[in-house]
Amino acid sequence: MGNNTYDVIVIGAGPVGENIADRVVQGGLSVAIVERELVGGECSYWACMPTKALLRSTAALRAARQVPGSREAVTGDLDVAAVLRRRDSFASQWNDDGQVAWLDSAGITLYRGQGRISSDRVVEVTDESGTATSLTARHAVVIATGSAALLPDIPGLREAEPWSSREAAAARTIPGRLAVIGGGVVASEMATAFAALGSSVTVLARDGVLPHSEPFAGERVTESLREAGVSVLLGSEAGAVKRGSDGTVHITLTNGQLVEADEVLVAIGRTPNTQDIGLDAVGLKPGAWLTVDDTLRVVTDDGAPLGDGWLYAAGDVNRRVLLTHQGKYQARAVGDVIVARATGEAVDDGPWGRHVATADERAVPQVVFTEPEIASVGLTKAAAEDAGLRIRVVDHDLGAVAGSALHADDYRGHARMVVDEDRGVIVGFTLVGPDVAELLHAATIAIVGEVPLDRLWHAVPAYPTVSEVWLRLLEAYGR
Ligand SMILES: Cc1cc2nc3c(=O)[nH]c(=O)nc-3n(C[C@H](O)[C@H](O)[C@H](O)COP(=O)(O)OP(=O)(O)OC[C@H]3O[C@@H](n4cnc5c(N)ncnc54)[C@H](O)[C@@H]3O)c2cc1C
Ligand SMILES: NC(=O)c1ccc[n+]([C@@H]2O[C@H](COP(=O)([O-])OP(=O)(O)OC[C@H]3O[C@@H](n4cnc5c(N)ncnc54)[C@H](O)[C@@H]3O)[C@@H](O)[C@H]2O)c1
Repeated sequence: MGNNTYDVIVIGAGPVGENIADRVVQGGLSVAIVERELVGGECSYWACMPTKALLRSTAALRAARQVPGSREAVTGDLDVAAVLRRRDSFASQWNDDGQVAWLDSAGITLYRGQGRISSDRVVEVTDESGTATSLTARHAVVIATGSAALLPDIPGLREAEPWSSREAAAARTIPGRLAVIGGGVVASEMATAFAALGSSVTVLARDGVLPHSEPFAGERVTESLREAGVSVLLGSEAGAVKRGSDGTVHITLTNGQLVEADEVLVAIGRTPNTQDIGLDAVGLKPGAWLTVDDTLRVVTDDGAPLGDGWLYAAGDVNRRVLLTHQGKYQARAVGDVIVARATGEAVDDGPWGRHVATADERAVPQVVFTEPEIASVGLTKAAAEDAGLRIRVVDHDLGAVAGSALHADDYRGHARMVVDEDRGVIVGFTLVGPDVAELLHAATIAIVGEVPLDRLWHAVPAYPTVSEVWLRLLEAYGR
């Protein structure tokens, strides 16, 4: 047992678990990390990286075609095989040697296998051969087991062997016809990618396209998907699914309409990887999302930390924000607070303190890599109203900025800033348009920094860049 005792044990070596472990080592403590599949997690092999690699070639081709001169130089179409090869390389050929070497170099001990909590501070790891190893934590155990695709209870769906985001991200061939159940981020991005790669795509968007974004974002993406030949069925819901003997998937919608496809992708959200991690051994509910306090300690139903506060949860599994960058931000906070508590250092847990993830509630940036891209941070108009803020919304046509016109012919886009009138600061910002992703961080800084609008007038955007939209929004707001 002696050799298997560490200051901290992290279950799950996705982007979040890896960053927690790194932070703990940098704070001078020892750490073991447990991984049952590939070190690097969902993001590296089946989510962020491969999907963005699938989308990037299309975006580059579109960009070239939008500018005379380069347009004429484009003489062919997408080389699908080359796109898939590049995707494979961004997924490291589904081999984690590189990440394992990094763990080694960072001084993090890896245990391969399924991790299960067996009692306070004790984790059993069962490897592929069934051999169990018991690990004990002196200070803390962190659950960073992530999430998996949620499958709805639609008759016949499971038997039809649908794709989840995993099969879409790692697809080896492009189906002739692809049906997508869902209208959220995964559905929008994968419909964009597969339509460009040659599939005939139908999207069943029961609740609309990107329903949690500003309405103009979903409208623009719907329009652009339709322009790309995608059939977007707003308000449609799959009622029953059946895969025929020839492989065709027949989907009967609740309104009686029939949709046929070669593959069906389910993208309706996520479920936490907490089913088989031993939560019952410590009085928690298996299969449930974990609830955490501001310093990311797991709390029980009464809101108090479990036991003496030895158990933490970060990343997708605590459901605060299901995004890699935000999970890694939580990882830095949780790694540092564990070290602080272990070494008797003061815990800095006030808003924006070092040991809390305040931005999870105030300033979450996200880019949806559709055509056009959607880049947003903070609150939408609707969310700000729901929060009871006295707001003013300022809109501007992104295509009317000199930098946009120069960037691409027929540049179409939109920008919105949501201002908290009582504080004179921006609380939300959304950009829709080609290549807006890299513009987002300025808005994140303005929101996190709570930069007063009258000071923002002194942040002068360079001419002629798309960022000049900042000036136009301020002019529209007035001073
Ligand atoms: C298709 C798709 C595209 C996405 N694109 C983006 C994007 O562009 N940008 C972005 O910010 N986010 C994106 N996301 C979200 C992002 O993938 C997640 O937020 C991120 O992976 C969460 O990291 P995590 O470490 O919490 O969990 P995960 O990445 O899920 O990692 C958890 C790890 O824990 C392991 N594990 C689970 N249970 C156990 C156990 N009991 N024992 C041992 N190991 C265990 C798993 O094998 C896994 O390796 C995307 C998601 C999807 C589905
Ligand atoms: N670029 C990115 O940042 C990126 C890309 C992909 C995924 N992600 C993350 O991964 C997570 C999962 O993405 P997702 O698209 O699966 O979830 P999501 O929550 O973004 O969208 C799911 C959609 O499915 C709809 N829905 C729910 N139940 C349904 C049902 N039974 N039938 C039909 N529709 C139903 C919802 O209304 C919602 O619009 C997201 O939280 C997202 O943040 C991020």
